[in-house]
Amino acid sequence: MPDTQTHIKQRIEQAHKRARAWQRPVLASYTWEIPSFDAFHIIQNTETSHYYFTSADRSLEMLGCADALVLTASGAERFQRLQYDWSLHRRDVDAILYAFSGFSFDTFVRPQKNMWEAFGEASLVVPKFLYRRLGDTHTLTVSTLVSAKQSVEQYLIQLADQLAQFSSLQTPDSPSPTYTQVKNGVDHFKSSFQQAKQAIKEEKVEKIVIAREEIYQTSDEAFPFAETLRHLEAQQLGSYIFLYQPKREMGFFGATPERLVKKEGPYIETAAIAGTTKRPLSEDEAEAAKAHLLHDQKNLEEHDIVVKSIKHALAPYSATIKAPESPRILQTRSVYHLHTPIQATLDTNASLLSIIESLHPTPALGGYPKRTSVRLLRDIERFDRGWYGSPFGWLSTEGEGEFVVSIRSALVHHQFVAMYAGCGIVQESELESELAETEMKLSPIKEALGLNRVTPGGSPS
Ligand SMILES: C=C(O[C@@H]1C=C(C(=O)O)C=C[C@H]1O)C(=O)O
Repeated sequence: MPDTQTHIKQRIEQAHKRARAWQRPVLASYTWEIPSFDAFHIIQNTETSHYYFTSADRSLEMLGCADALVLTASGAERFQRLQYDWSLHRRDVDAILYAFSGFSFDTFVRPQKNMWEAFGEASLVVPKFLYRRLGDTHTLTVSTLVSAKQSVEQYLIQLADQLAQFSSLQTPDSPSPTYTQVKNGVDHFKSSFQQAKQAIKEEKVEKIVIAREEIYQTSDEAFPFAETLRHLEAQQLGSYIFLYQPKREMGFFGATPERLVKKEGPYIETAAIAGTTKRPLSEDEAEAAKAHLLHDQKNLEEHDIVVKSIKHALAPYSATIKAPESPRILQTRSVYHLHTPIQATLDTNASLLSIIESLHPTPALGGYPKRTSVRLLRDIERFDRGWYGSPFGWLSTEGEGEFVVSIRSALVHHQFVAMYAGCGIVQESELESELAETEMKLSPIKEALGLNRVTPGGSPS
């Protein structure tokens, strides 16, 4: 690929000149079209960091390998800090660049060490190698942070070596660990439920979303990320599949149906997804289950709080906000949710990250009112949510991007896998049905790990 090499060289030379003049490292990047490509094959066969995102309709797929640039931030201003640092770097390149980005649910630091330590509170990564498929167009972007300390030739040799490795991958057997449960989280959940109900009774909050953490120990240090994601992608149609794996032995992944926000120019698409019922095994019972959910007062109340709160959060930025009067059904493989798609047109040049800051956490994951419920959760929950229930997605140097709410997800930390599920509690909530709901919500991940193969059939439409 002589042309590609020449282009990469030119970009690095240009960045090198800028790095000397500006006295700081400068990003260089080049994108070209490539043939179709199996992202999971790369995840399985490379030892680098991996970042993965595919849209719910599978029209967009992105895989990042290795890090060209990692920006992190913490504290209450984390969204703005990240936005500021990203806006400095995005001036480096004349082409469009894409980054993966994720956040912790809260910035509250628990005193005890925990499995989420390596993830931080806000992170944005420009991968060294980005495979991107949009419709039928497949591209590879190579990016590197160029400093004046190293020569152009050194950068070229490093990139060429790494690119060569991708084309000569061996396929080792995928690990197939067995899993032993070390925590089911049920007692904690029950106690959270009682405290949540008490807080509602005392009128501190109208709704609060409590979560359950279930942990397994694996028999094998090497977790089968690729195989698990391949399973989720095939089985969880209609859900976004994501992975943030900064190290071989650590990764956060999931299959979420919930979009937090998509931004294209001034157009914003978000959604309220709250209110859940089990998807019946037989299609005959499906219509009755959907009709019941669409008219169930408890679920409608839970849902309505989310719709109102999202509209309220978007109002300061928006010229128009559109949403249907009543919710529809969103179906996943195991559950039905109440779903209200919400569209807005921005009348300011607010960044995607500032919109995310205003939305997160919606009462689908936090509660209402937002601040009180997040504060209450710090006392109620005795584990760290880490990145569960948080914004995860991609963004471009042009300010576009799409973030999901990272539910139906699990954290791999060495030989442990922690999985998470939560449900919205309102005045009428009952313990047994909420606990059963957490089971339904854990089932996609458990199924992907081979922990319980039996879930309702059929594919979502
Ligand atoms: C909190 C979760 O799901 C959220 C809570 C829902 C509910 O309470 O009905 C439904 C969808 C999600 O917004 C989860 O899956 O962990």
